[in-house]
Order: sequence, then C-alpha cells, then structure tokens
Amino acid sequence: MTYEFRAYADREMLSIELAQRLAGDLRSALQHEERAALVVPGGTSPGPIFDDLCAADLDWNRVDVLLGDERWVPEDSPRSNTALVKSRLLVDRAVNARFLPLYAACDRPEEALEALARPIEAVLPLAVVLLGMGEDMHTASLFPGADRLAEALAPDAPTLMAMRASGVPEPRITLSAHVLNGAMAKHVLIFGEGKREALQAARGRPPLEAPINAVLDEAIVHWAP
Ligand SMILES: O=C(O)C(O)[C@@H](O)[C@H](O)[C@H](O)COP(=O)(O)O
Repeated sequence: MTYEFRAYADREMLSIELAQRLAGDLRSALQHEERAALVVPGGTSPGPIFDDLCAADLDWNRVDVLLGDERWVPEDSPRSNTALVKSRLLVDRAVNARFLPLYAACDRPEEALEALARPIEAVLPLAVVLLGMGEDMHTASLFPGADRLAEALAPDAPTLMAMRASGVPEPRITLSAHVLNGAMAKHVLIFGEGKREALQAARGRPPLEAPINAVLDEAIVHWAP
C-alpha cells in the first residue's frame, strides 16, 4: 500500500491548495465524462476547504456531491453533516451542483438504505473522494469495532451500509470501502499532531483494526498542524 503524505505550513494554506486540487480533479474528470461525483467528509475539519471550493470556476451543474457518511440525525441537528455541506459547500458557484442525500426522515437508516443507494449507484464510479479521519483511525463511518465493519470492508459490500459503534452517539450510514476505492482521485484531510501520530500508528495494521488503511492506497494525505 502506498500513499503520499503532504504537510502544509498551516491550515489556511492547506485549505487553499486542497480546494484547488479538488477543483482540478473535478475539471479533469469532466473532460472525459458527462458528470463527476464528488464525495466529501463531515465533521469539523472540512469547513474551510468547502469555503474555498464552493467558489471554484468549474461546470458545477455536471457535478454530483455526496457525503462519505452521515450521522442519522435530522438536518436541523448541529451534528448533521448534510447541514454543513449545504451551508458551506453548496453555495456560491457550487450551488449548481446536485446533492445526493445520505439521510431520510425515518427512525433507522436501514429503512432508507435502498432508496438512498439507488441515485448513488447511478453515478458510480466516483470521480473524486475527500475523506477525514479520527484519532481512532476511522474514516467515513468505518469505525474500529463497529458492528458491520467486516462487511463494509468486503469487496462485495453493498454501496451504502448502516453502522453502529460504541462511543458513537447515533447510528451512522456510510459508503462502503470498495465504493470509496473506486474513485479516480482520493484525498484524506487531517489536522493536528494527534491525527498524524494516529496515521503513523496505523501503519501495517489490518483494516479491521485501522479502517483508514482500507482506503489509503494511492491516496494523498493532506496534513497541517
Ligand atoms: O461524520 C463524520 O464524523 C465523518 O465524516 C468522519 O469520518 C470524520 O471525517 C472524522 O470523524 C473526522 O472528524 P473531524 O474532522 O471532526 O475530526
């Protein structure tokens, strides 16, 4: 498994350069295909990248935007990744992109999996994937110890899976590893010493223990202190 590690002087530099890189990846995908699908992470890290990326000059009306994972909470929850994407990414020029939801208003993600997966399957393979990572080495909602992790890492996993893990406050829904790995370009965004150390600690460990390893091959990891 090989990946590239890029360290930036600070988070602002990283955000500017990563947003440019993602826009470039999307433009090249759109040269070859009618549409391009962009996966983005939730959580606290990607906001500043969204603030830069939303202004990129590209043919956004040919771009499908979706999250790599979502917390099973309504959009008015402060924990909603959907709300983050809508307020920080799908604005400015990117308002013309099409958003493919990973949430529906029902109690359990299982009830909505099929309906949410259908429009996603219609746009596969993904063009560009941006992922985050936690200090426990999870990415998307592929958490160490999660109830269906082994299934989500399998080559024949369904596109979308519900996921539950101890210490994670709500059910999750996540793209499976092989769907993320089908992308033309993969980027991982991490901030801070703790995450850099976690990435080093993941080295050589099986994806069941360190799920980030399931998606790192040929990825570029973007890090700032
Ligand atoms: O919904 C989520 O939580 C995610 O998409 C998740 O995989 C995230 O990328 C990491 O947990 C890092 O989160 P932070 O950027 O908040 O550290």
